[in-house]
Amino acid sequence: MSVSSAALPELLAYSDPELDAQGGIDLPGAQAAIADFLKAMGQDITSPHLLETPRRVAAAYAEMLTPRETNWTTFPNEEGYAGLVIVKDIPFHSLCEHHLLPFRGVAHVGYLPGERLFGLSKLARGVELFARDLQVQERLTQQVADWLEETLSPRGVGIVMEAEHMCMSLRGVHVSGAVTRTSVFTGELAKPGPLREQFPR
Ligand SMILES: Nc1nc2c(ncn2[C@@H]2O[C@H](COP(=O)(O)OP(=O)(O)OP(=O)(O)O)[C@@H](O)[C@H]2O)c(=O)[nH]1
Ligand SMILES: [Zn+2]
Repeated sequence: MSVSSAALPELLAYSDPELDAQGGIDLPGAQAAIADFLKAMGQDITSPHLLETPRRVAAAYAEMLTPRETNWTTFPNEEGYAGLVIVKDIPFHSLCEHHLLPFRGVAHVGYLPGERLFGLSKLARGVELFARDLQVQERLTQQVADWLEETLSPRGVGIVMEAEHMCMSLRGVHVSGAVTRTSVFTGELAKPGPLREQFPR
């Protein structure tokens, strides 16, 4: 049984126009569901301390699951730069699809340009684009690689992601600090060689 909406704080007063503009997320529904969830966890949702919590949690998850609008500008590679472009240590966080707990770490995103270049910030934005979803690290890594391939048609792509999963450290097996590394290398980076050495190992 869902909590009556009369018991919930007025949602619209807190709504974020950016989030409202994108479809797919039912914020009032999420808010009611979080209230139900807290109740099912034995929490007193009428306590003044928890009154705003369903609204905050719904908004927090909506934010974490909504990619930011981005203009994916590319530039012609006028000088014919043929070396590796790599942005290392891009911090990212995502949500594990099994437990809805965060995993966070760094991504190293590189490519061997063909005819087009990305502004460097777009490599970090590309990681964020796919990280704002319910994920497993393997799929996230592959999606970033596929996106770079499809957008730039480069000579090769290298994505390395290293992250700690809260579902492994805060619960379950309870191992803190274990780092999961995933990597995808394509094209001229598919075979080990000096260029691959530039990616953290
Ligand atoms: N391959 C992969 N597994 C993940 C990722 N994030 C979480 N997992 C794992 O997903 C698995 C879910 O396993 P289940 O056995 O169904 O769930 P569980 O009983 O909660 O598992 P435990 O964590 O071992 O307690 C766990 O082994 C998690 O460590 C990820 O990004 N990639
Ligand atoms: Zn998990």
